[in-house]
Amino acid sequence: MEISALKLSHPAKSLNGTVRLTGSKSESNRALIIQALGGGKVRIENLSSAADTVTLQQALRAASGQRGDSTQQTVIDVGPAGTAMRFLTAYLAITDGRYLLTGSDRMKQRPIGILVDALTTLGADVRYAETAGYPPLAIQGGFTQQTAHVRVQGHVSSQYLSALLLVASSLPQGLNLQIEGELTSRPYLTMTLNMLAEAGIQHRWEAETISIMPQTASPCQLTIEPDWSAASYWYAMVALANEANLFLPNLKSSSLQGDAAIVEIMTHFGVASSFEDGGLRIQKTTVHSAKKLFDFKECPDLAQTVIVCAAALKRDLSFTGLHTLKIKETDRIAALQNELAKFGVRLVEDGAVYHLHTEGLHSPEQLIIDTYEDHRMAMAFAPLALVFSNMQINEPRVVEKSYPDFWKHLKQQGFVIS
Ligand SMILES: O=C(O)C1=C[C@@H](OP(=O)(O)O)[C@@H](O)[C@H](O)C1
Ligand SMILES: C=C(OP(=O)(O)O)C(=O)O
Repeated sequence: MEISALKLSHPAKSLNGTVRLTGSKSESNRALIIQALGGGKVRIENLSSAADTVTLQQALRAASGQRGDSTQQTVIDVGPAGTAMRFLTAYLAITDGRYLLTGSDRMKQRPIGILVDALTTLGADVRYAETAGYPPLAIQGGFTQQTAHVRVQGHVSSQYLSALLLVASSLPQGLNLQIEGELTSRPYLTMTLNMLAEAGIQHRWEAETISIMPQTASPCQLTIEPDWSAASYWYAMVALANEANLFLPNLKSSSLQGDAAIVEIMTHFGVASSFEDGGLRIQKTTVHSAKKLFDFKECPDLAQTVIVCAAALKRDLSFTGLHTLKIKETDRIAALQNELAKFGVRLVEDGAVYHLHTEGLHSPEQLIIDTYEDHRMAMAFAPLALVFSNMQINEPRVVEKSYPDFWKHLKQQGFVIS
């Protein structure tokens, strides 16, 4: 039977021990594409158990089973997996075969026109099967490259750029990708380039243009670091617990993941980090911070964690860099506003800045959180069980998208879940 809600509490309000996080979803999904194009030379260590990664792996298998067969259309459904959708669009466009690439109802509302336009400029045959600008896509894979030059807007999603860069070295003329306008989520782009470099694929980045020549991967092993976005929920729990000392194995001080920014951010919420042999220790400390404005342009997936944590700590902070949140798994701004309101907190939009107003913060008799098919809604609100006594999370299985063991790990840390 599907569990449609769970009740959550933490009587002891202290956390102690070790939490083994799964591998980074972002690194894993890049590694899978690099491996698929790497001619058997790329090994992957510590692949994520995230549903989005499993989905991408299965899709790549389905595509390799069909390669070269243009008589049959292979239907690939990525469900809610955004990076899988974007990376596969570019991958299938260069892979012989006929494909219909589709996803969840929400995926059909997440824009992809910027990527499709760029691929079309290169010469690819990618068409909209339903609505212009959105999945599903009908892809006739394999094409004669028309040009190596594309201009791509950077402010909507960095995933379009990563998708193109991941396939660039397999294009007969390579790729000169000119980024137009502001670039959002920059660390994800540098993660792509760094992982390509680990596989021996070189690039040049001059002014606004990134160039990758045709080249093949070198034999390599890509070792996936644990997921820093997943770690962020443990930081929030440490901030909200009465006492906390947790060890997160295998996280490193120098990470490819921009969400390692949680280390600095959480110093302002009373969480101290120390890198030890074999991992990261996080501990509760006292807060001394006058910082009032936090920017999430480079780490949008941390926004929900930090905003919910700030709300519970009654901190009237302001936030910028949230412009991409409306086109992710759900409209995350609206979802946050609705759920924060259930305990009296308002998140108010003021142009590009959002202000948290906590003067109405109260402990409701029962706090029932809706999750909007968004894993990060469930995981960002779960730490509130350390603060509110009667809490319920609806549709808890959403966490599987990036962190399938989330609820199991919470139980191991003394949360009572029924
Ligand atoms: O490339 C990636 O792995 C990701 C990039 C980010 O998206 P945007 O570039 O759309 O902000 C991030 O929010 C997403 O969870 C993963
Ligand atoms: C936005 C996210 O994922 P995606 O875009 O890959 O669906 C996320 O994991 O928060």
